[in-house]
Formats: sequence, structure tokens, C-alpha cells
Amino acid sequence: MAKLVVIEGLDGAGKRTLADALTVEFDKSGASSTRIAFPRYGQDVHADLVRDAMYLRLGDLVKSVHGMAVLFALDRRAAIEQIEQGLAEYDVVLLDRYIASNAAYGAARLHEDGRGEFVSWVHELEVGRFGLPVPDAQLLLRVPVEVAAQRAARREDADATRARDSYESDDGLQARCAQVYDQLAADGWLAPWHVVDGVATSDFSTLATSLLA
Ligand SMILES: Nc1ncnc2c1ncn2[C@@H]1O[C@H](COP(=O)(O)OP(=O)(O)O)[C@@H](O)[C@H]1O
Ligand SMILES: Cc1cn([C@H]2C[C@H](O)[C@@H](COP(=O)(O)OP(=O)(O)O)O2)c(=O)[nH]c1=O
Repeated sequence: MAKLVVIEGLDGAGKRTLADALTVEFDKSGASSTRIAFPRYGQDVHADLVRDAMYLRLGDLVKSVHGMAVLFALDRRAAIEQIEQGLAEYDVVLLDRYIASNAAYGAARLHEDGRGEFVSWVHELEVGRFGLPVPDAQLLLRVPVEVAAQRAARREDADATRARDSYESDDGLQARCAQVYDQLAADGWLAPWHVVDGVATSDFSTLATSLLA
């Protein structure tokens, strides 16, 4: 059975870098894998609207936590076929951000915790109403908030296309988001979580093997 594996974490935590490392390990184990990163900027109209709102080009839309979350969720809804096709053709579909990103960032914006109303609303919307596939595993790539901010800033300097958006440049939001993520992982929200230390050198080979089991 193919596995749907999600990587979650703060902006700049190193999710893309972890996805690269896991792809190499899956390959070494003879497992085929494919990747999708959300939001699917440039591929889905809802994701492009998210980006416009984030860079303050859509008036007061960005102020609406629920409005933004609906756009993120619609991008994923439009990807259901792509995810299902990936699960039919590959051993692993690796997602860089998924439903828990909406739960964590939205709850953090509303100053709620991981057991609050917003997190339940996201579950109801994305799983209950939109029927998005539930992951087999969620990886929380955990790094101190300051480390994530430094990495995001360094990446911004190195890559002009990755200038920080209005969520990424809000340090208070990132700190609250880290707390919500910890709670979601501790509660096993939506699916089982594995916490990966993003600062220590991790054994990606063992991690990949456990994800394939
Ligand atoms: N384990 C690590 N140690 C040091 N720097 C890292 C590590 N992982 C990622 N980085 C660097 O941090 C920046 C952000 O990483 P990236 O994978 O793009 O994060 P994300 O996808 O979570 O936003 C990049 O410049 C990347 O090279
Ligand atoms: C996918 C997703 C992202 N987000 C947030 C997390 C990030 O702060 C922001 C943008 O996503 P991000 O992965 O940082 O995109 P990029 O690095 O390519 O700019 O959106 C949500 O609030 N809900 C979601 O469903």
C-alpha cells in the first residue's frame, strides 16, 4: 500500500531540505516517490490568490483567517486527483505542508490552541466536507523559532523569489504556531506524528525505513 507522508513545520524549518533527503533515502530503498508542495503556487488559482493576499495585493482578504484558510483548503481540494494518482503510481507521496498547516497557522493567528474551535473547523472542512485523503504519517520538523527565522532570512537573501510573506515575517505568529504544532503532534491530530529534530543530525535512513513499514 502506498504511503501518504506529510512534512510540517515553521517557515524556514527546512521542510524542503528534509523532503530532498527523504527522496534520496526512499530511492536507495528501492521505493518510488513523488512530491507535492502546498500551496501550489503557479499551478492552482486558489494558491495564486493566497500569494496575492499574503503580499497585500487583495485588500482586506488577508485579515480574514477563515477566508485565507478556505483558499488554502481549496488548493488542496483541487489536488485530490493528483494525490490519488500519485498513490496509485508510486510507493510514497510526500507532501510539503498539508491540512495541519491550516490548523496550526489559523489557530495561531486567532490565539487559539491545538484543541480549539479553529482546529476542529479545519478538520470538518478539509476531511469532512472536501474529503481530502488522510495521511499515513505526519512529520513535525521541529526547530527553535529563532533558527527557523534565521534560515528563512538567509534563504530570502539568497533567493529573490523567496521573499518572506506577511505570515513569515511575523515572529509572534511563528512562535504561537510552534506551540500549536507541538500540541497537534502530542495529540496525534488527524494521523500519527513523528517529531524530527531539525537541528541535530538526523538518521534519515532509519526515518525513511520506518515510514515505508
Ligand atoms: N539542517 C539544516 N541545517 C542548516 N541549514 C538548513 C538545514 N535545513 C535547511 N537549511 C537551510 O535553511 C533554509 C530553509 O530551508 P528550506 O528547506 O527551504 O525550509 P522550508 O521549506 O521549511 O521553508 C535553506 O536555506 C536551507 O538550505
Ligand atoms: C499550505 C498552507 C500554508 N499556510 C501558511 C504557511 C506559510 O506561512 C504560508 C506560505 O506557505 P509556504 O510553505 O511558506 O510557501 P513558500 O515557502 O513557498 O512561500 O502559508 C497556511 O496557513 N495554511 C496552509 O494550508
